[in-house]
Amino acid sequence: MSATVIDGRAFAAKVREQVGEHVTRLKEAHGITPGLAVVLVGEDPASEVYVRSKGKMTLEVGMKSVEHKLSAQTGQQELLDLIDALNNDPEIHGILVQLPLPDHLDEDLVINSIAPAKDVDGFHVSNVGLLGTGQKSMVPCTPLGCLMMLRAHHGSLSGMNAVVIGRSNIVGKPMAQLLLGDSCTVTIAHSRTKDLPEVVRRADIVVAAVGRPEMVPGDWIKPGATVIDVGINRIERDGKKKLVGDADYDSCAAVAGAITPVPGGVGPMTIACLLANTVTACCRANGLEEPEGLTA
Ligand SMILES: Nc1nc2c(c(=O)[nH]1)N[C@@H](CN(C=O)c1ccc(C(=O)N[C@@H](CCC(=O)O)C(=O)O)cc1)CN2
Ligand SMILES: [Mg+2]
Repeated sequence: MSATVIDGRAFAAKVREQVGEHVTRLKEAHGITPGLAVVLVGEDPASEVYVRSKGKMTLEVGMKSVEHKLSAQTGQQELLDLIDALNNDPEIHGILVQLPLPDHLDEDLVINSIAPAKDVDGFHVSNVGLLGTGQKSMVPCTPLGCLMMLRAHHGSLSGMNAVVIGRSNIVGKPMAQLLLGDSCTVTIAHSRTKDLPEVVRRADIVVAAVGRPEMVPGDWIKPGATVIDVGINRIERDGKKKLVGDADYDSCAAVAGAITPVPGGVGPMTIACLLANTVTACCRANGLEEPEGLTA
């Protein structure tokens, strides 16, 4: 038996289409164009690709896109001043600071200076607290994308055993909160977890988000389980550059019931959910009904 491959590219295209329809309604019925500002500090090549892609897709769904590219030497106060200006710009409904930031900048301080209502990454402590207490919040894009794919594949997740491998603020912790919100029994595993293979073998849902290439082998996977692979690792094999996930794809796909590939799984959903969050933020800011199916 081999696993159903969950096609993140196709799924993300559908989400973007829904976002586009909602943007058209906002423009035609209310004369409002949602606006997203993306801030990039420095010249990290992967970040440059992601930011370009975000800008292009923002325009494709009919929203306003603003890009601020700052030099790697940008000072803390200059960045905070820019965020303050964006916080006060009525045409901007979503603000995203691309991570990672250069080492001399305080990531927490920067993120927490974004107005929570415009924090389309869902990283501000207010949004983290709201999500943790089951209240309406902005939800981090990658975990939101994973949740959407899991709901679409399984319908209800209620009562399922979910193991999230990785405890980052961006993926692991919010992913665990979302799965708990959908009534899963959730375990967060990490580098100090004892007997990780046994813990993972109990899972109906495995979310691998550790950032270690192919660290989850197929013999850790319960037959029929769903594997959501959040890893994006650039490796070199047989002299060729390759992108691989945190799960060993071939051995996991041979055992799992469903699996997301890398590339083409979780990654594309991250940007689709960013666009969805921007529309949601715009609707909330204007006291309008939120798009259905695009939030947690
Ligand atoms: N402020 C943020 N910074 C970062 C986030 C984030 O959500 N907010 N996430 C990642 C980077 N990221 C978006 O910013 C992102 C990563 C990967 C993809 C994607 O589509 N990946 C493709 C492969 C693309 C490639 O070849 O690199 C895939 O998996 O198919 C989109 C967005 C860190 N920073
Ligand atoms: Mg830093």
